[in-house]
Amino acid sequence: MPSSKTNRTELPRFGWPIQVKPEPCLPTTPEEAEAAFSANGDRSVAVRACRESFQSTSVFCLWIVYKDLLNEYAQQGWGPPPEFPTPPPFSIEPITGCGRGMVANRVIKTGETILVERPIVMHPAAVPLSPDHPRGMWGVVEDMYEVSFPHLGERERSLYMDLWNCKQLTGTLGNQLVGIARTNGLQSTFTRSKHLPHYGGVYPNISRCNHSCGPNATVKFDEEKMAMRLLANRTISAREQITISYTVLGDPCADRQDDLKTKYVFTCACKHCKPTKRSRPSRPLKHPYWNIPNQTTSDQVDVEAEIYVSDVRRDQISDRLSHAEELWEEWLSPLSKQSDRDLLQFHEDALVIIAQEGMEFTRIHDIAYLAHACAALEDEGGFRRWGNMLISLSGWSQGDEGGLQMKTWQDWVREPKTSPAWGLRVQTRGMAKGKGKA
Ligand SMILES: C[S@@+](CC[C@H](N)C(=O)[O-])C[C@H]1O[C@@H](n2cnc3c(N)ncnc32)[C@H](O)[C@@H]1O
Repeated sequence: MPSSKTNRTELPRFGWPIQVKPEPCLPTTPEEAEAAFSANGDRSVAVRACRESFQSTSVFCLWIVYKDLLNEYAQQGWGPPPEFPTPPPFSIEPITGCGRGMVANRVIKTGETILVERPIVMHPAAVPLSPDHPRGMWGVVEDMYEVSFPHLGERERSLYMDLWNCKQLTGTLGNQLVGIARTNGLQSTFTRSKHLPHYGGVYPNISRCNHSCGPNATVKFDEEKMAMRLLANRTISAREQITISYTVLGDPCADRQDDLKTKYVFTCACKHCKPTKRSRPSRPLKHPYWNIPNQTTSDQVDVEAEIYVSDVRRDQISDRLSHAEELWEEWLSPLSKQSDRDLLQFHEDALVIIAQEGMEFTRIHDIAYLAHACAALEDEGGFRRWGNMLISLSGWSQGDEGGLQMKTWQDWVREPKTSPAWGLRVQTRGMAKGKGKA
């Protein structure tokens, strides 16, 4: 007898990105790291010179690493640098009010890889607490950088010293090196760490990307190759600046501003923080319950009102994501109160809000739900349309596992009837009718 609700254990059948592998629960703050290390680890740090091969004389990166990871990665060297598009689709140029930045020199398509780059330095996001050090808690790292920096090649050293430094200087070389590291470090996660997986990597070009609260690009770190990939979140026009996010984009504007000011010493003036135009959705939202407060009707921009509505939209983007699974299960139950249109509208409206906020990197979940919903309704055309859209964002999923996920979707799109949600809603509707008759 089929269950009246989809069983939660069945969700894995729907695959990525609906079934997301749970993130390992690992420490993120210096205090949590300190606790983890003191419980069962060696909290000392070392400097590893990263080379392509064991025999190679040139060092591409200095890795300041907690000793728990020393034997975990690339014992024989990291291999040749990963391939990336040539000629590069960008140039580094002066940007008014932002120093320098990365600018597209041609149209870059959604999901396209813009660049894959190796770091010049890599350091732990939380450093060992060193209250006795005369130069404070970063003193240990300053000393390490100062001693090991000459081991880098001349080209890497010069690229590094040319990068932006927004941290206060004491004038020592170590302080300057750490200032550059903290200004330009992009989060890089080494999941084999049991204590502190988060590191910051500094990259010659990717670290030139300025911040936007509606970024058109995203970075993804590949821990096996020690390389960062820069991907387009949406179509980027020729001459448009390529931006990434330095902060938590789901947070309200005031919190984002505080964070950026504290960590990177600037005030964000992107269109989401300093709106100069009224924000208009590409079409009115239609879901009967999931509303967004009305936006101002006059043509004049009310900055405070625009920011308030933007905060509500950002809140709803994560709120919708956390309700998606529950709505999906309810919709598949024979006693469901949602119409087919309600479920589709919930996700189609989410895509409108996401585009308004420039947060396209979160849309894969809604696209996957839309594809599965079409399958559940036995709508082949709809399933192919949304499935192909998901596949065109394939840059999101990398590595062996990512390749498998993509292949699975390609197989389903080729043969929609083999997809795991095929006909589920049609069947439960039949069951509900049957019950009604009885
Ligand atoms: C990682 S660097 C980015 C590249 C830097 N603009 C350069 O010239 O090399 C970070 C610094 O860039 C500047 N920056 C980044 N995004 C900005 C923005 N949206 N508005 C103003 N300044 C920004 C700030 O000075 C910040 O400390």
